[in-house]
Amino acid sequence: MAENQTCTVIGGCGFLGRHMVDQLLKRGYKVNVFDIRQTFQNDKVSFFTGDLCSQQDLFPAVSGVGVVFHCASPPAASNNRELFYRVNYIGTQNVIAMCKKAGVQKLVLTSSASVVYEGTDIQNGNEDLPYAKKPIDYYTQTKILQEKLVLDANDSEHGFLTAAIRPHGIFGPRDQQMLPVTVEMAKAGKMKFIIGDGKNLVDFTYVENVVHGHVLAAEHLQNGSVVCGKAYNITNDEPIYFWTFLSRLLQGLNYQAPTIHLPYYLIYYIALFVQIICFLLKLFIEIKPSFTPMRVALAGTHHFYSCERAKKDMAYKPVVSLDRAIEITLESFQHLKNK
Ligand SMILES: NC(=O)C1=CN([C@@H]2O[C@H](COP(=O)(O)OP(=O)(O)OC[C@H]3O[C@@H](n4cnc5c(N)ncnc54)[C@H](OP(=O)(O)O)[C@@H]3O)[C@@H](O)[C@H]2O)C=CC1
Ligand SMILES: CC(C)CCC[C@@H](C)[C@H]1CC[C@H]2C3=C(CC[C@]12C)[C@@]1(C)CCC(=O)C[C@@H]1CC3
Repeated sequence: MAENQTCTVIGGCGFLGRHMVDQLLKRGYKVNVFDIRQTFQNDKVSFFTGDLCSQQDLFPAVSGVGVVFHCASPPAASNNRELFYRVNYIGTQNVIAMCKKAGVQKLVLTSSASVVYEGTDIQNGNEDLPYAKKPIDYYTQTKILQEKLVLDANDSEHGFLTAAIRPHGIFGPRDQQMLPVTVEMAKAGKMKFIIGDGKNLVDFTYVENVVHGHVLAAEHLQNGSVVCGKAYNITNDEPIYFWTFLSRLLQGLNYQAPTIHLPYYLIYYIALFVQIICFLLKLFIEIKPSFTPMRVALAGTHHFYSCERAKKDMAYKPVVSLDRAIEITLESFQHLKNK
């Protein structure tokens, strides 16, 4: 089906992007990668390097291409307001403009399920929930702006079709965020505590399932399809207690699982207080606390999402179960094992 179809993965050297590349090649696509720097070599891939905010840099990478996957973003943890705005908002305007100029037919954005999350419980939330009025951080704020841009750009009349995939808590081999941060905190002795009662359910999504959601979206983006201009939650469809998931990762790498319960609001307000102090001290010294209010909220509330819409509109079904996904991920992170 994808024989000779050329696509471009913007952010194709990142964690998700590189998994996208592997899967697209397996499915017979010809693949271009556009990223700010090239971090791997593959003879089957055409690499383009540059800043996605630059017309000159981006245009050659999307020329002669049918589908563009936009998976680039500054890391959520970077906390750089200007950078998020420039890359996620202004940069995405440039992505849309360059796609249109080059005659690209389909654009699939990697958004985030967190665009509806305000730091309080979401249980089985679907895509009809309104965007967060008070997003938890600048990253999420600009993911909202970005998603709106891409969905509004859908224009069936002129043959430019768009969709957004909203994954949540992506993990898997080569992840730089979830597992490495968790292990780093365990090494620093910061993983002894469970924030809250430990019974908050969260979606953690294996990277291959996220890739599958993107590919399905691209393949279902046809004139007249319900997928056009829509956002889709993509999860493992197996919400798990946040602390059970983290404990499985930690124990799988020979670290102790957290056992001591601390009250959620106490930790949340301490994290908020520490954040304010760090902000005030910023002129003199840069301190990066591990327990930010955002992380405490993510660790202590329910946030899991329904992917019924993706199942109905594009026959989405996770391809790798959570158990298997954890197994594969742990195998790939043996170098982080506690000796
Ligand atoms: N990881 C997760 O749990 C979730 C991620 N997402 C979304 O998925 C997408 C992929 O995330 P993930 O793979 O984890 O992130 P990564 O940081 O691993 O990948 C993003 C890639 O984009 C590149 N990039 C950043 N800025 C630019 C720019 N200006 N021009 C060109 N390339 C750029 C990065 O380069 P460099 O590394 O040099 O900065 C990196 O290679 C993002 O859109 C993210 O918002 C959504 C939900 C959850
Ligand atoms: C406070 C600690 C106990 C937390 C350690 C684990 C965290 C590093 C991760 C747990 C949930 C993750 C998550 C994201 C990043 C990594 C975690 C905070 C995202 C913010 C990544 C970008 C998104 O779009 C949403 C994700 C939600 C879950």
